[in-house]
Amino acid sequence: MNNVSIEKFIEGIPKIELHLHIEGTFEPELMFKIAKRNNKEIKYSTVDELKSAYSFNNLQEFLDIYYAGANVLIEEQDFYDLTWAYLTKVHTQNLVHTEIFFDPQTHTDRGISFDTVIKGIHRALEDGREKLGITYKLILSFLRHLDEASAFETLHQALPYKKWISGVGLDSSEVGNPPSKFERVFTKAKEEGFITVAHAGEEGPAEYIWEAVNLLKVTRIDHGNRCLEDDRLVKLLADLQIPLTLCPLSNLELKVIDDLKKYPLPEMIDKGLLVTINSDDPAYFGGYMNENYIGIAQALNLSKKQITELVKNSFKASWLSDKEKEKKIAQVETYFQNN
Ligand SMILES: Nc1ncnc2[nH]cnc12
Ligand SMILES: [Zn+2]
Repeated sequence: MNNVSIEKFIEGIPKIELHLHIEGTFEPELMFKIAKRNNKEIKYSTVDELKSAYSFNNLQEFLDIYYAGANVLIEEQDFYDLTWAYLTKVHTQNLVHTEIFFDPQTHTDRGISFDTVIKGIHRALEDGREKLGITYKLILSFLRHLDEASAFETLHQALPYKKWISGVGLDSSEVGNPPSKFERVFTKAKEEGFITVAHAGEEGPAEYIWEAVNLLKVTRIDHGNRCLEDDRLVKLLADLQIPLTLCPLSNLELKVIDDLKKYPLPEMIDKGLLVTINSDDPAYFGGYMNENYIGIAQALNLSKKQITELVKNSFKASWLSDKEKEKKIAQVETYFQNN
């Protein structure tokens, strides 16, 4: 008892993920398999060649490859297989709940129907809940490099599936596409009963985080790293306990930070921010949840107690009911006591 390594401790603790793009879980092996059955070309001839292209200097370089990869997804079964592969993978990492993004416009812009996309993803999520015991929430994320009209059209396409979708988000190329561009869409989404989140302060300025909070009325900020440049903003986020869904390996791979050892997690915790650890696009950034926790724990020499607090933060920041949160947090606490 109490002598397992930090790595084993992380592997065993029941975890939850709050920032995950399902298209970002597309592993090269599955990509080749689906491309073949759909007669779609991939620019690279082998899995290794494709993997060697995964070297990014910024968010846009990654997004170009990420959207190209998603091009081979055509049939409902493709979206099912993509989602099921993610769920079976994270099941081996003791993930018990996940709140995932999907980017409908990445597919509808290529002529794939909204129905095809959501039906495949939803069926796999339901199977994951029944067969693997992983509960979930689904978040429709608007692509911010596209215009407001496209986002409104997507929101309308989503309305018949309202019971399957808990919230809306905002992702893609951040700089030059501020949250204010989507204020009216988010207002309408809230009226329709969706919870709101937004990527902000990953590459974009602290001002975008202010806009996400004040105009989009978000309940969480995805990334949010650049809040640290604005003391007043940090105070607001801490006072309101608006969670940040941090993604350490993503930040490293996209050069948001240059070294995990310099990850500002201790400063964020000191300032009272509700921070959580997530994987973002694990197939592209070298790791799922365990690898993100282990990476940050090793770099910052985190204790089991600190890891436990981070996991508890994720439960607090989730959209589970208060009762479910309490139950899960108690399980995490028991795990900590026993390990
Ligand atoms: N890290 C990220 N930032 C913005 N948009 C994304 N889409 C997928 N991953 C993303
Ligand atoms: Zn993201």
